[in-house]
Amino acid sequence: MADIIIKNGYILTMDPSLESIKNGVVVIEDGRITDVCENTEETADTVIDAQGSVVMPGFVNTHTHAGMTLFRGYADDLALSDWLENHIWPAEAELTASDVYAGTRLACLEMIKSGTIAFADMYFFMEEVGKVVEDSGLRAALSYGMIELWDEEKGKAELKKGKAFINEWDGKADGRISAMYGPHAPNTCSKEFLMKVREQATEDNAKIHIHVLETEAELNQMKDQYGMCSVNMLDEIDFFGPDVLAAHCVWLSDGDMDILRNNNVNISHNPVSNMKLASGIAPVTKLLDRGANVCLGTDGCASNNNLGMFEEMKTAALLQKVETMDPMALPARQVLEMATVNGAKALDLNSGMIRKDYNADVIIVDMNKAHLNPLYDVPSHLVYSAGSSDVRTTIVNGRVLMDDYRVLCMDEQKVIDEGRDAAEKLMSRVDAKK
Ligand SMILES: C[C@H]1O[C@@H](n2cnc3c(N)ncnc32)[C@H](O)[C@@H]1O
Ligand SMILES: [Zn+2]
Repeated sequence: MADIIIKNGYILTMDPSLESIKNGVVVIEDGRITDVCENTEETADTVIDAQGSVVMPGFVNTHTHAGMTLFRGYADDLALSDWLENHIWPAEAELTASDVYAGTRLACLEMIKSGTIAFADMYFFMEEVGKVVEDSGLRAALSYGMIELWDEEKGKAELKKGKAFINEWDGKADGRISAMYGPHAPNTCSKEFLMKVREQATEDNAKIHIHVLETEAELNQMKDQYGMCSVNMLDEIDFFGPDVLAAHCVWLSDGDMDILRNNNVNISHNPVSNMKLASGIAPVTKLLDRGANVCLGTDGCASNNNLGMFEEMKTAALLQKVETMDPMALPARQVLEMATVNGAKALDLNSGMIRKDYNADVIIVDMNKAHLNPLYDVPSHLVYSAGSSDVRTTIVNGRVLMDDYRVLCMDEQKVIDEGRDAAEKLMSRVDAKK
């Protein structure tokens, strides 16, 4: 007997070798998808009726700072350097472990409710993030954000912390958690430090998560400092590889794009954050045309201001169209791939498709809504019409985290209350320092 059978749904497989099924069945056993078909004789402990709904792989959010939910709407409408240096960093200086715990719980609740099954996080107090991920049931690739600021001693301490976190957390929660190195960015970490991180990551067989060429200011700073841009500098020190997840990548030249593609770097596109901070427009269609693996991320809640992947998909599609002045640029199907298949590839997950032997990381999207009718084309609706609150069920590793809008893996109201309380106390400490 199987664990879960989802029946009567429109199965959007995202699997190039298996077309969508209009009225199909997904069978789940031991955390894996064991069958995707039109009909089954199989029985299960749990049978989910997905009538009027789309059954699809859950989203992979490839760039977050989950704990920053506590800064949602805190310092809006500012340029990145002012925002980060004068508002966010001073506030983050007051963060405690329990703040990050509360903020990350709020983030995980929001992600479960909006259909995200895995996220790549870079932040502080990562042990707390690990605990939250372990309990929540989500998957995550976690990294301690190392900010060296050209201070050799600080660099040593940061690398030690990054390594200690990886040693303790990589592979935890039945393999739902992986741990990465998280050097913050080439304009906050020295070349020497980044070389050390690269060496250490190779030795430890750990991946690397980093911000790259997010702003024009970074590009100019790098040119002044090294006579070349971040991508060229990182390439010169052999930093790149398929184990690198580079967030933003806005200010790329054609040559930079070739370097990223040739090194199989995973690129996390964060259009909402890039628009809100007026960082610029990443050359996504050019990267995809080259065959680069481009996935999607929301960035933190202080620059978005939510973790919803539906909104991120729509924004990505619209932004490329207006950037290229081509309405055919980044069509719905391709942006869905970025949010599922490509994200899973970036984090090395056996997820991102509804396919036999893949992880049972499945969401069910309710299409019986005014704003989703009539329905001609499912990918179109998912990208251009649907929203976070249309997700009714979220399953990760075969565990139902949300069942028909009811969150089962945490006490929703308690998580909201504790997040709000933590933010309130944190902000009174921040104000007291002013
Ligand atoms: C891990 C560190 O990254 C910071 N952080 C959050 N958002 C961004 C962004 N868009 N660009 C650069 N750094 C960012 C966090 O505020 C934290 O200090
Ligand atoms: Zn970021």
